[in-house]
Amino acid sequence: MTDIHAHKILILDFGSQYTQLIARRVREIGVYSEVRAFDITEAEIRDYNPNGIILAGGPESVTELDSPRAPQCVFEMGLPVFGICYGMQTMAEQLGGAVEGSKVQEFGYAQIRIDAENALIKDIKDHVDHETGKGLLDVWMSHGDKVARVPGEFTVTASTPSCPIAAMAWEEKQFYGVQFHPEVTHTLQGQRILEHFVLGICGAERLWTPAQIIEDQIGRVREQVGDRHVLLGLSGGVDSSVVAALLHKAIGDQLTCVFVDNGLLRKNEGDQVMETFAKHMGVKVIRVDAEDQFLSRLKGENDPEAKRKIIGNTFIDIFDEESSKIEGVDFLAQGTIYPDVIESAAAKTGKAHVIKSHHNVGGLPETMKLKLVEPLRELFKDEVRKLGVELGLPYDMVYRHPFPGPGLGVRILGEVKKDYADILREADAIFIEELHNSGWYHKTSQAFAVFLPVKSVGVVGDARRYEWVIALRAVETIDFMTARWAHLPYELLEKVSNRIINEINGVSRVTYDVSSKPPATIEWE
Ligand SMILES: Nc1ncnc2c1ncn2[C@@H]1O[C@H](COP(=O)(O)OP(=O)(O)OP(=O)(O)O)[C@@H](O)[C@H]1O
Ligand SMILES: O=c1[nH]c(=O)c2[nH+]cn([C@@H]3O[C@H](COP(=O)(O)O)[C@@H](O)[C@H]3O)c2[nH]1
Ligand SMILES: NC(=O)CC[C@H](N)C(=O)O
Ligand SMILES: [Mg+2]
Repeated sequence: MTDIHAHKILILDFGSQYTQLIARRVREIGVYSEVRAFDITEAEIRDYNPNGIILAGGPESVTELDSPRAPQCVFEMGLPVFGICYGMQTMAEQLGGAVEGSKVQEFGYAQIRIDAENALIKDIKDHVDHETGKGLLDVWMSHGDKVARVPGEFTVTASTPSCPIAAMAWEEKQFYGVQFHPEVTHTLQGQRILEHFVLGICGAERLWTPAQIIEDQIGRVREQVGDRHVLLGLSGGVDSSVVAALLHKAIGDQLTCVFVDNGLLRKNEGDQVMETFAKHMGVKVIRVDAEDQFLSRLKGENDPEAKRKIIGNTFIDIFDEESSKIEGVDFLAQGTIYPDVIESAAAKTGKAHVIKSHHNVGGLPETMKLKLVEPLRELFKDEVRKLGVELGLPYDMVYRHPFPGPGLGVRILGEVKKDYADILREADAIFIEELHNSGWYHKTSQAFAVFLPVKSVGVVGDARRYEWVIALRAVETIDFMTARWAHLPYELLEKVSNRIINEINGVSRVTYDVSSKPPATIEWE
C-alpha cells in the first residue's frame, strides 16, 4: 500500500488568515501538508520529515524586535524554503538582509514584472511589458512592510514600482520568497507557482488523492477497531455522512449510526437521511424520535447559550442511552475535520488568532469511556467532499450547505415552540427550493431562513394579517470565519418573499439580512 504521507510539505504559521488556504492549495496539488506554529523545534521538523518548508504570512512586523521568527535551523537543513509575505520578510531578515516599514499599505490587486525567470516563477505570464518585453503577473498583495535589501546570494526576481523587491530567489540553496500571496485565487498564476515549488523544487510526488486517502483510512480504522463496535452520530450533514460511508466500507456491520430527530431539522431531512443510508447503502441506522424530549427541555428558555447547552446535553444523553443498548460498543466516531483541530490548537496555545473552540475537539466529557474514531481529522471540507463523491454518496448530499447541530433551535430566536419550527421549516424549504431553481444554491456557501418572534401587520386579500416575521440569510464564505452577505438578485428575493407570505399562513413579512461577518455572525443566535 502506498504511504500517502511519504511526501509532504510543512507550513509554518505566523498568524495569517491565509495559512490554512496554503495548506489546502498544496493538497489540491496532491501532496500532503500540515500547518504548525512558527516556533516548532528542530527535532519536531526532523520528525515530520518534510520535502520542503513554506513560511506563511502574518499580521506582525519583522521590524519589531519581539515579532515571530522561523527557527534558524529551517535555513540549515538543506531543504527548499518558500517564504510568502511575512515569511519572505522574516527569511530576508534572518539571513542578513533588511526589511523596512512603509507608510503606504499595499492591499489588493498589483502587477509584478518578472525580472529573472527561476524555478519558482517560470513559463508563466499574464501579460507582456511592452517597454522591456518582460512577463507581467496579476497578483494580490496585502502588506505594509517590504524587503529593502536581499541577503546573501539572493537575486531580485520580480518587482513593482512601489515594491522593488516583490520576489527573490537563491536558487543554489533553493530559497524563494514572494511578497504577494500565491494562495489566493486573485493571483491568477498562484497555483502554478505553488506547483513549481511543491513538485518541481521540492520534488514531492502526488500521493494524496481521494482514492488513496480512503484506502489508507480504511486500513487504519480496521486496525484501530478490530472486532469491536462503533457508534456514530449521523446528522445527514456532510462530515458525519462521509464518516458513515467510510466506516461502512471499512467495518460494515460493526458500525451503528444513531440519527436523532430532535424536531429541529429541516423539512423532510429525517426521511432523506434514512432513505440514503438505511435503504440505499445498507448502513445500520437507528432513528431516535426525540422531538418531545428536546422541545420539552427547551420550553420557557430564551437565552441562546442556555438553549445550546440544553440541546447539546440532550444529544449526549440520547447517545449514552443508545450505546448502552448495543453489545460491544467501544468506539465513538466523530466527523472532526482539520480546521476544527487547527482552530482548537490555536485557541489552546493562544498563538494564532483564536476563532472558536470546537466542542468535538476539546469539549468531550472526561469521564467518557468510549474511544474516538476520527477518520477525517486530517482533511479540509473540500477534501471531505471529494472523499464523499469517491465513496458514492449522492452529489446533493455532499455539496449541501452545512447545518448546525442545534439546528432550527438557533434559528428560532428566543423560546423554541413546535408551531414556530413548523413555520420556519416551510419558509426555509421555499427559500432553498428557489435558490436551487435559480442556480444560486451553489453560489452561496450557506443559506437559510430565521424565525423572528415578533408580529407585524400585513394585508392579504383585503383582510388584515397580524403575523410573524421571517428573515432570510445567505452568505458567501470560504472558511465560515468571515463571510459576506450574498448579493442575491432582487427578482429572486421577490419571488421567495411572495411565496413565503402567500403559501404560509403564519407569516406577514419577509426581510433580507445584509450583515456581513464580522461584525454579525452567520447564525442569528
Ligand atoms: N441530528 C443529529 N443526529 C445525530 N448526530 C448529530 C445530529 N446533529 C449533529 N450530530 C453530530 O454532531 C456532529 C457535529 O455536527 P456538525 O453540523 O458540525 O457536522 P455535520 O452535521 O456532520 O456536517 P455539516 O457541518 O456539513 O453540517 C455531527 O458530525 C454528528 O456526529
Ligand atoms: O455544528 C454546529 N454547532 C453549532 O453550535 C454551531 N453554531 C454555528 N455553527 C455553524 O458554524 C458556522 C459559523 O457560524 P457563526 O458565524 O454563527 O458562528 C456556520 O456554518 C454555522 O451554521 C454551528 N455548527
Ligand atoms: N500579509 C502579510 O504577511 C503581511 C506581513 C507584514 N505584517 C506586513 O504588513 O508587511
Ligand atoms: Mg450539521
